[in-house]
Amino acid sequence: MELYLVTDEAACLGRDLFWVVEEAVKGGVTMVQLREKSLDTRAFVERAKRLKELLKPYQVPLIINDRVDVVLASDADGVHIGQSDMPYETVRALLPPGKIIGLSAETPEHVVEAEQWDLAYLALSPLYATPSKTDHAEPWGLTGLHWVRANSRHPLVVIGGLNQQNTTEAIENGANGIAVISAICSAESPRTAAAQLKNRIQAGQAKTV
Ligand SMILES: Cc1ncc(COP(=O)(O)OP(=O)(O)O)c(N)n1
Ligand SMILES: Cc1nc(C(=O)O)sc1CCOP(=O)(O)O
Ligand SMILES: [Mg+2]
Repeated sequence: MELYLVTDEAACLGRDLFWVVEEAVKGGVTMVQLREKSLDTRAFVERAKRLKELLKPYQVPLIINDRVDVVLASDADGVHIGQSDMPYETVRALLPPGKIIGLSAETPEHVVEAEQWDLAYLALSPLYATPSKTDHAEPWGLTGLHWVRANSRHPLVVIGGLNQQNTTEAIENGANGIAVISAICSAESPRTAAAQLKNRIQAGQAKTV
């Protein structure tokens, strides 16, 4: 989840979502989340199955936002849950072995609670304010990121307002990866944008060792 693409068809500037995802993967995206907030269940499952097939040759995992049933129906690699979604224990009990779970943390209490769980990553929700999610929590900012880094054993993903200008600082300050919608979906070239973000992640990693 070093460079994590979260999909949003509305952010793709009228371009085909599957084209955007494949271009982004060719540019270096390492994880993809299918996030559908208004699609009906049948269409959601069809989209998930098609994305899973698309991503298979690239060996890029597919994560489904919110919906464990869609994970099961599409054989996706895992689910992302937030603080209003199905609770962690229920999700873990429903998923077969090998499926992964990512969780959003909006507060220090969420970070501490998550220490007992088996997570692929913990997402700081959000790092910065963003118009891409209108109901997001209070941003963590870099001070919050420092606190989470010191208090969590999980790989950390930051989401919300990440772009070419602030990716390196996020990695330097303790993030293991970044998750984005607009920086890739709304870029003129999703492939180039992904490659540039990857370079900025690597620049941040080089400064932390
Ligand atoms: C990687 C990642 N981080 C955070 C979120 C937000 O999850 P949630 O708070 O459940 O909000 P919705 O995305 O469901 O609106 C995410 N999806 N992915
Ligand atoms: C899907 C999502 N979750 C968030 C959270 O705070 O949990 S912010 C967000 C949208 C991120 O979009 P962009 O990269 O365009 O800022
Ligand atoms: Mg959710």
